[in-house]
Amino acid sequence: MVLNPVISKLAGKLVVLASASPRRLEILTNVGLKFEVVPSWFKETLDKTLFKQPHEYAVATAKQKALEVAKRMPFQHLKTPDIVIGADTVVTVDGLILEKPLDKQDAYNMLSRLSGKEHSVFTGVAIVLCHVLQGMEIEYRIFDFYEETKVKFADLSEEMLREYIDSGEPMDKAGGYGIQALGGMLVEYVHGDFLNVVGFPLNHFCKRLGEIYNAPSESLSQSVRSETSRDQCTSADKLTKCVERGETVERPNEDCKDVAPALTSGGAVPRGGVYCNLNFPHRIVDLMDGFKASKCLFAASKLKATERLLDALVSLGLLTKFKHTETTAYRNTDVVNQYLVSSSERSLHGYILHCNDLVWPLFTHLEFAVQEGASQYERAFGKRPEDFFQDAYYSTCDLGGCTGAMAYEFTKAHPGLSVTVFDLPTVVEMSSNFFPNHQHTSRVTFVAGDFFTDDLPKADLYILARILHDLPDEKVHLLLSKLSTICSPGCGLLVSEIFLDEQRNGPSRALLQALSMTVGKQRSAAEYSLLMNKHGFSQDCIKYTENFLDALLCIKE
Ligand SMILES: C[S@@+](CC[C@H](N)C(=O)[O-])C[C@H]1O[C@@H](n2cnc3c(N)ncnc32)[C@H](O)[C@@H]1O
Repeated sequence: MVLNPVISKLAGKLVVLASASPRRLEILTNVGLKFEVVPSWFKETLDKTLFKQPHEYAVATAKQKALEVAKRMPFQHLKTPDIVIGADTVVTVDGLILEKPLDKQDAYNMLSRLSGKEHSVFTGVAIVLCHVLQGMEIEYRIFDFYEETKVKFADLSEEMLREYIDSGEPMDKAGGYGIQALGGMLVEYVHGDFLNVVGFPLNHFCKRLGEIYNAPSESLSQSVRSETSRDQCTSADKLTKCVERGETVERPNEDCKDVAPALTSGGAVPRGGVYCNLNFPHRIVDLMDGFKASKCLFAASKLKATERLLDALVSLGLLTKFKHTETTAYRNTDVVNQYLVSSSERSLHGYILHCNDLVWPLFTHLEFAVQEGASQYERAFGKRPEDFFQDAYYSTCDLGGCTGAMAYEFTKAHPGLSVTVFDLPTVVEMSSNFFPNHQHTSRVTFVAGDFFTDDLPKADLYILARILHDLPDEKVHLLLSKLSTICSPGCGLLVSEIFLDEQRNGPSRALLQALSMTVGKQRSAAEYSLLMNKHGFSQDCIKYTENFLDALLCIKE
């Protein structure tokens, strides 16, 4: 076996595949390579018009994918990989670069373009070697190459195209087909490395590893020839070098001459591979810019972003930018869908809002905290910590809270809040397994009981949402006087109902709901306020939402 000695050179090293592609994983696993998979957050966002040749684009994307993982791992995974492998496969036909289809229509357009023609499949591969220097700076050496394979498609009938698209196979594959599965039926011939079409040119990769690791041992850097010498400096290289220097990709037109000093300064920069500029203080610059990145994330979690903010989010790997019917569009990256979208099971949305609303203002006063050795709550929020906690970190009890839908919304909006949902035993039995929008949080708990006869959980705020309208008057008074007894002064009572307007002739949904009520009655906000008043609660504010429920907040006197 010629290839095994190469693979065995990597034994004991932390090898990372910066790709989520199951096909690449399978190819590399099959040859006995031991590696971890850390999918890159870098998406195919490079401007294709900057590249003269399609393979330059694929190589540049592969480099960015690998570098992104190499730079993220020491912070996120608290370990530095020895080698990161990045790859990007594109299909080209009629001078166009085809990546993964956006939707079925896009897949249809791609496949009909390929029908009956020969096209090229390019995979760009980047091998990034990471080396921790003294002072924790990390040196990155990048070796890259590409492989081209020609593939000819048979003439595809409309029916075949539709059926293939309906199989779902095209969606996560460059060019919209997978040669190793159903897509193999579309192919007339393949000239070149078949595995390259699958997504990873194994043969070329092993040869390249051999060159890197079988080089005379005095110094890898002295002996390995770079694929990207300065004389061949392409737009793609410029981009990569800018990124390696800690600069942003928004400066792609920078001339190679400007890059040269960075590559040769410090005396330690070798001839082989492409190095990150050792003299550039990446760590410091990252720390200096960190607050801007955090604030971008916070703002985006709260607001409808402007184009400038969207572009900044693209640069942070949170969005990808693409052309859609002549306009620029943005879409969430996988990490955003997983961790930032509020409906996701793993959403950190609430915590991000907490960081923005509470942690951020505190940290802006860090100098004072250090000088004074004292809490900065008052300076940051104009309140003493004890008052602050009373405001922001209260416990709430949603009486008749049913599935906990409102409780989950409340905890989402208020990171410090915990809510007990109190409902009848049969309801709690079913509801406690129901997680609206897949939200799991220990801040929502369920307690079974009857609010007329059982003890109620202790809370700083009680919610009665869609409860009172459905009760006869004597029960309304029973419940409110019970609440009045257990609430101490300052305790809140939130009544949420559809409030009748003062003329009692609207809104329509209140009158329609009344049709299905037997014992209770609809009331105006003023009537509810009066009712609360009788039980020692004074009106704090009324909110007409023009949505399903209005709200009246009262405070125990
Ligand atoms: C109309 S639903 C309102 C649910 C929820 N608050 C909302 O706004 O969607 C009334 C809820 O009160 C609960 N409930 C009725 N009588 C109760 C009682 N005596 N003790 C506890 N919960 C009760 C019901 O089980 C039901 O979940």
